[in-house]
Amino acid sequence: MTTVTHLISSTPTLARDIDGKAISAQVLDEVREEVLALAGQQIFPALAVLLVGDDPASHVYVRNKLLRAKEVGIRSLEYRLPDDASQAQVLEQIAQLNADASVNGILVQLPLPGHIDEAAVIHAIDPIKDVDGFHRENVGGLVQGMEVLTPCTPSGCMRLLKETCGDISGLHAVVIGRSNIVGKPMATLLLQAHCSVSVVHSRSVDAPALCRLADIVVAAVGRPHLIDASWLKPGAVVIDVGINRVTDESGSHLVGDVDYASARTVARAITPVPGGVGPMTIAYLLKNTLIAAKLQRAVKAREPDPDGCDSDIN
Ligand SMILES: Nc1nc(=O)c2c([nH]1)NC[C@@H]1CN(c3ccc(C(=O)N[C@@H](CCC(=O)O)C(=O)O)cc3)C=[N+]21
Repeated sequence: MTTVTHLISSTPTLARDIDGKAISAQVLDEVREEVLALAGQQIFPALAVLLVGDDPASHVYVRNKLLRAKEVGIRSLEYRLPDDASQAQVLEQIAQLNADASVNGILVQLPLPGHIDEAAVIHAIDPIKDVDGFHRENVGGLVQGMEVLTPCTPSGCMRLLKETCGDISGLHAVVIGRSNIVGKPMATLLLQAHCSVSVVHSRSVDAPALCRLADIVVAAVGRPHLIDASWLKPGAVVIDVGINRVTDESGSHLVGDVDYASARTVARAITPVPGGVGPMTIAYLLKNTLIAAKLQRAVKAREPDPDGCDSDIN
């Protein structure tokens, strides 16, 4: 008689990577196609990016946005103001871009220098050109389920989830972080996709325990490596929005809010950093520029013809 001994592998199955680079390339292809279709209607979408000051990280991001825009055939205009620009100067620049019918999208790179009131600047942007989706009119519309310009990072995360999980209806999603630019709109979009949504934040009692209840985890807190395997239910899908620059013995590099090496031993799928959410944000910014151009065309079509206004008087 022979005894068969099964070797039990001690290597756990690792999560698969959610390839934000590849999926963003798909989104950019969709955008490129639509740019061509709009060109046939004499519409040439344009994005204006305003950068105040000289934060080096902001320069890199803005350069990437402008490069991607060019690749898909969206015209981009870069405006710069010095670090000591007054709020009035920033508002004046926005007023000029609002009034320019050839500009479809306006993005003011955040953060702004400390002496400038960020909310005042965001709300000076014409909501129909607000490609970041940060204006209260767009935020309100989003919460009410209307078709409005929607923040780019949460839109990108939803696309990653769709490509990874298909229908997420009924799943429990935990969003870690409650910022206006990611956490809150992310929770709103997940709710719209029929998830049960919990928002975990710095005051949560036992955040890891809440997170362990999640089928989907979206981490957007800006704390390097905060979330490790001990926060995750086996098989959870993890979207890491964090982009933290850290310096260690191997030099300076980007890490997420999730401890990738640890989390992937428990999760089913996970976004890497870089190459996960970041490229999706840019792809959806360009998608929003197209949406803005189309919204503006629809508004224009409803306006009375300025040359025809005398015609029914005589
Ligand atoms: N009004 C405004 N809207 C924004 O959308 C906005 C902003 N301000 N301020 C700064 C943050 C940050 N952000 C990123 C976009 C893409 C990458 C990105 O493509 N990251 C690459 C790596 C880039 C690298 O290597 O440095 C990746 O994750 O693979 C990162 C960060 C948009 N932001």
